[in-house]
Amino acid sequence: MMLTAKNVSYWYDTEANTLYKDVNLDFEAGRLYGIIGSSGAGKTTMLTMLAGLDKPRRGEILYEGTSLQKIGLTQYRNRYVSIVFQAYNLLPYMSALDNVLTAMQITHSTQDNPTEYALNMLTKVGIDEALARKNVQKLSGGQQQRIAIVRAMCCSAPVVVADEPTGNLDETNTQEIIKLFQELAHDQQKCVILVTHEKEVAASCDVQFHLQNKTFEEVS
Ligand SMILES: Nc1ncnc2c1ncn2[C@@H]1O[C@H](COP(=O)(O)OP(=O)(O)OP(=O)(O)O)[C@@H](O)[C@H]1O
Repeated sequence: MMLTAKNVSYWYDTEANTLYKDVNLDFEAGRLYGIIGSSGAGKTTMLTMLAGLDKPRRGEILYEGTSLQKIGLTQYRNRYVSIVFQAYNLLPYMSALDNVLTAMQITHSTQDNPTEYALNMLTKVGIDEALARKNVQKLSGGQQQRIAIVRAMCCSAPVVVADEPTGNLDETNTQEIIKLFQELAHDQQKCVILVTHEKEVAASCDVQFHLQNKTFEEVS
């Protein structure tokens, strides 16, 4: 198993307000997972723990059988996980292209022609070369979101987590992004985990975990 939540419990302020208790979830490589459930249930919180940005109050997250605590959260984030979060986004003052190239460099991408590859991936999500060379702060929220997804895709990290990745997107771009996430999971054999409100996105995942009444249930 690539990623496992083992007996995970989490609360923010006091244990009396526990979001969930003793949660067990398994995530394999090569599959696309959707976490769904009502607003405030704790979906983003679970994703945060799977991304190594926070740790469970009780229990642990394991990457290929080793706890993230043992790997080191920073080490785990740098080596094994790509994060697409709205509040954890692009490097400002850089172009879209440089954002993608920097991520490829950091993760030791082995692409022969990184610029061509990055531009090609950006074009797939509607960011042409002229846009790709602009400072990202001059682009719209939806454009930035698509660039963040491409950046995660161009990295060599085996785990990709994304929080509401299609939140800012119109129908056409949503379809395109779903296709790219499916390619990432099925062709590149990554373990891709999304939190989504959108039924269409959830339905495109291989596995859906529904967070309801403080428990995660697999729906098929
Ligand atoms: N830093 C924090 N401190 C205290 N409480 C928090 C904090 N972050 C989130 N919460 C609370 O924890 C609960 C779960 O939040 P979380 O963001 O994980 O839910 P969610 O299911 O992702 O919701 P949404 O779909 O609305 O994004 C919410 O009630 C939220 O108000």
